[in-house]
Amino acid sequence: MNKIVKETVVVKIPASTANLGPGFDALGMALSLYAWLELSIAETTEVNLYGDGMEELPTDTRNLVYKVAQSVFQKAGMTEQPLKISMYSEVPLTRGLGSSASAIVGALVAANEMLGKAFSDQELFYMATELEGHPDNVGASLFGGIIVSSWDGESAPYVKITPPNALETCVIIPDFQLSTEKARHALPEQYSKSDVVFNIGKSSLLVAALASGQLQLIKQAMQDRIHQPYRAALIPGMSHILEQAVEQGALGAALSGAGPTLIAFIDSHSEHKEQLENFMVSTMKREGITAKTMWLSPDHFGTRVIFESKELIHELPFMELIKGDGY
Ligand SMILES: Nc1ncnc2c1ncn2[C@@H]1O[C@H](COP(=O)(O)OP(=O)(O)O)[C@@H](O)[C@H]1O
Ligand SMILES: N[C@@H](CCOP(=O)(O)O)C(=O)O
Repeated sequence: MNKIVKETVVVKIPASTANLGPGFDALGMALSLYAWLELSIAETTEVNLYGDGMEELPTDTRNLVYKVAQSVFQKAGMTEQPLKISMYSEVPLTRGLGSSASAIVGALVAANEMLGKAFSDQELFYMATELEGHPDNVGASLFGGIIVSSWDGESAPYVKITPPNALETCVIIPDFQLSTEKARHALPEQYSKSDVVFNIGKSSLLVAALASGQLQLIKQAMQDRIHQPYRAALIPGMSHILEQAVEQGALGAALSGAGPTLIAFIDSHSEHKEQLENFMVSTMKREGITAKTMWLSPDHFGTRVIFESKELIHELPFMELIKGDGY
């Protein structure tokens, strides 16, 4: 019989970039940008959200975190539990950096921790994939590193690749939202054999290049004909950035998830970092798009439980706690 064994849990969840160009719905990498979620059993439900844009999300039982946490309790054979939810997120909403995956994975891990780990990581990954509809972002946020996975509607086997040490990324985040749902509607129902063969080759080569640390292969491997060409019309400047990024010092570049964020991979020792960043910013600016850049590294750890005990957590208010050193 499952029961609550921890009344308060805090988890730290990384953002993610999906697809990495050709690996549509199959590849994802966790990034050093985070959300923190505190989940507690309460008398009545209360949702407190902090961070840019978080005020647009519901603060009642319609909240995604609340719904996902309840789905874990329900699967464990329990009734609905009133919850206090506090979440601070650095992950920009609806920009292609996996904010929905971070909310889903955070809620699953925290609720499962409250139940004394009633479900295995593989089961959580399966539940997360079903909720998100594809395994790429949720796999990366849950496990960290680069996750290669395949979802056939029934199971989601995966392999974790440790990102090469020298891999660093520059993301450019446009000042407008593009929902994953809208960007998926831009895709055709059918593809030509040559485009499918092209993507199988590129995606396989990219996985092999990343697994073996052959960064010089990325520029040939990070190309796509399945989703990026159809989504480019939704993101001014995207085609130019993807075409020219290697000339400007990148190892390769891609649309991050469903966009509108673009991500360039670069060797962390490269002398061209400033040149690459300036190129991305000026391209967007020329298109009349305000955007901000961030330098991010791969996150290796995935979602972590950072506090488990009620005694510890109540020594500090939530915001102070997550801003403390080392969290
Ligand atoms: N912390 C959160 N709490 C509740 N819902 C969230 C949270 N983060 C994201 N979401 C939901 O996910 C949506 C964004 O998902 P999506 O369109 O897939 O973009 P993204 O690339 O950011 O994942 C938001 O509009 C919101 O409904
Ligand atoms: N494979 C998905 C990834 C969506 O990622 P997100 O970060 O934009 O939610 C897709 O390309 O649709």
